[in-house]
Amino acid sequence: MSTSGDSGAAALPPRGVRVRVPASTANLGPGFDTFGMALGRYDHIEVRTLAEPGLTIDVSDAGAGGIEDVPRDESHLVVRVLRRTFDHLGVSAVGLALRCENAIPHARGLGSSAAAVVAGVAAAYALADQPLDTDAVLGIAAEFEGHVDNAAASLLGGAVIAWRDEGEPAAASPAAGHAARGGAAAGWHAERLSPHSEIRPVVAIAEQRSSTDATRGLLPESVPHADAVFSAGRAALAVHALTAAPDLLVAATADRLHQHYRAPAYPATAHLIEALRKSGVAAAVSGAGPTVLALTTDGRVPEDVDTSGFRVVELPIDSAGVTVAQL
Ligand SMILES: Nc1ncnc2c1ncn2[C@@H]1O[C@H](COP(=O)(O)OP(=O)(O)OP(=O)(O)O)[C@@H](O)[C@H]1O
Ligand SMILES: N[C@@H](CCO)C(=O)O
Repeated sequence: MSTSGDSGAAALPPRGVRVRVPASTANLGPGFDTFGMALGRYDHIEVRTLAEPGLTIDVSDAGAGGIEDVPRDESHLVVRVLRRTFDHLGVSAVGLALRCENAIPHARGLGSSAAAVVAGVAAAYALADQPLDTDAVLGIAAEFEGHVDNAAASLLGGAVIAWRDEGEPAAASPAAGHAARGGAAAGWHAERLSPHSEIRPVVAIAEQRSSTDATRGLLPESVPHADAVFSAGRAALAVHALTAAPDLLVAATADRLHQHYRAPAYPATAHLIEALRKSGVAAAVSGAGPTVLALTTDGRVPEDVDTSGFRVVELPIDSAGVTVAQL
C-alpha cells in the first residue's frame, strides 16, 4: 500500500469483493429499535478499488421494484459508507467502481438502507484486508441509521437483540464462572438468537412506500408507564417465543410503543395486522412499515383475510448474515 492524497491514508491496491447481504425485519412487535430478524432476500454489491481516480456506479433492479431515486454519485449510500469505513480503517481508494444488484424493496420496512450500510462496511473491511469487527460495524451503522436493529440482523443473520451502552462501568465482580460482557464501552452491541426451526416468516409487502424518518416523526417523546410495562413483558416473552415456544408468538408480538402512533401513515397496514391477529396470526409492522410481518408456522396467511394492496411472500429466516467473497 502507498499513501495518497493530503490525508496520508494508505491507498488500497486494485482489488475487488462481492458481498451478499440479507434483508431484515425489525421490532417484531414489542422490541422497538431492539429486535431484528434476517430474511432470505438478498442485495449483492461488487466493489473494486482502481488505480486511476474516478467513481462509477451501476445499479440494477434485481427485484427491488423501483430504484430510480437512488443516486449515481458520491451521495449513493453505499459510497458514503465505503468512504466512512475507509476513514475509520485509515485507508483510501484512488478510484472506485460499484455495482449494486438490488432485490430488497426500498422504503417498505425490509431494511434496505441498513443492508446497504452493512454491505458497504463489510466490503470496505474486506478490501482493507481487515477482519470484520461486529461492534465497529454497528457503530458505523448507527451513524447512518440512528439505530441498529436491522443492521445487526443483516450483519449476523438469525434473530438479534441490539442494545446501546452509554458507558456504564463494567461490573466489578461478574457472576461466578461468567466473564462480564457489555457495560464497558459506550456504543451499540448485538446478541444473536437462534430462532425456533418451526417459525416461517411471511411478509405482506405494501405497494405504498413510507420513509422511516417520516414515521419516526410520529412517535411521542414519552409513553405511559403502563405501556412501558406492557412492552417489557411482551419483549421478554418474545425471546422465549422466538427461540422455544412459537405458540406464544401472538401474545409476544403485541406492541404499544410505536405501531398505533404510526398507523395514520398507513391505515391499510394497521387494518391488515388487526385482521391477521384476530385470525390467530402473529402479525406486526415490519420495521417502520408499511410492510406487514407475520410469524407463522405454516408459511401462509388465512385465505379469508383480505391482503389486497400487498404482495404476500414467504421469506425464510437467513442464518448466515452478510457474506463476502474476493473477486
Ligand atoms: N440499496 C440501497 N442503495 C442505495 N440507497 C438505498 C438503498 N437502500 C435504501 N437506500 C436509501 O434509503 C431510503 C430508504 O430508507 P428507509 O430507511 O426509509 O427504508 P428501508 O431501509 O427500506 O426500510 P426500514 O428501515 O423501515 O426497514 C431509500 O429511499 C434510498 O434513498
Ligand atoms: N426500529 C426502527 C426500524 C426502522 O427500520 C423503527 O421502527 O423506526
